[in-house]
Amino acid sequence: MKPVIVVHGGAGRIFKEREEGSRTGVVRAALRGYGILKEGGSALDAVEEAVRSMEDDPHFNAGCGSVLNEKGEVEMDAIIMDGKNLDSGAVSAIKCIANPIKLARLVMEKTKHMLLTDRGAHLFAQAMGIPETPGEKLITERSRERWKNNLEPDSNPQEFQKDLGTVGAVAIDSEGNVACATSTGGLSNKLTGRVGDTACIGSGGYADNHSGATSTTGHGESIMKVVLARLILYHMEQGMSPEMAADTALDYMKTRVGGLGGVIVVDNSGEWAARFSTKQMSWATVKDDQVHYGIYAGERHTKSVDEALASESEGF
Ligand SMILES: NC(=O)C[C@H](N)C(=O)O
Repeated sequence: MKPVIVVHGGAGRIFKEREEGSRTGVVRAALRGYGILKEGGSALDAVEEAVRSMEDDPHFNAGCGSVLNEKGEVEMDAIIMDGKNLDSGAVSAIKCIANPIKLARLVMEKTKHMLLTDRGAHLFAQAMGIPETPGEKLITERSRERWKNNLEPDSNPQEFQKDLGTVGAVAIDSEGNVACATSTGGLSNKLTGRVGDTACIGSGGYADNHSGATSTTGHGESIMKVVLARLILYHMEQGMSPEMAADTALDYMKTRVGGLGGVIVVDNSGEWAARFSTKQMSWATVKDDQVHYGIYAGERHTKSVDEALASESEGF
């Protein structure tokens, strides 16, 4: 099986001045994950690495750069899933750690549970020896600014739905195993303790070797209402291509509950899709040593992996 990785850096609105950074960030993440797959590594390791790279990149709403809750704090959700045996691990409302995706993987591998939240997740992180990162270090100037603006009495609540830079990855490895990973700071000015779609299996992501893997982004409450990730795989099980399944499910979410979002999908033969109903979604994929990436509907650039690695080492 030829390995494939697809990543997203969130569906929503990407301001002009942040477009280049978002493109660079998704391409870098896809290259990191693909590097692992090319060496014979697992889909699980590849998606974790790709997501970790975007958690460390302040351009995205995950890890450092996460949006803030009503109290001005970072509270994050993350999920990872192994399509081989349907094992999954997730954390929600977690504070003060740099890479929630790492903790989600530890939940999957070191506990009998699938989702740890808030204080329990924090205690588990301590028990696993994960260093605490002061909350302040995860906050960027931009997320603090936005949080403050949203507190203004005349702020537009619709703004909460925009600029949603959740990150995610799906992959298939040389053995035909699929995996997904998703990580987010959630929605700006959300209530303390709000758990979004990202931490919920079937909503923020799903992976099953029998069909494929998907990771979602967008308005979390809408995604949860339609269980978007599992819905896409259901359509694929009924014979739809990844692209058709993604479009059908996104269309259903829009017409049924008025929610917008984006998804990445890979099926168990390596066919992939990156689709969105928002204005933009940053995405990148690597297959057959070719990198494809874009932000706007219909935008698709292509480079060889060697070319992309060379421009990355020159700082793009
Ligand atoms: N940025 C996002 O995609 C937001 C995420 N789905 C949430 O609602 O938490």
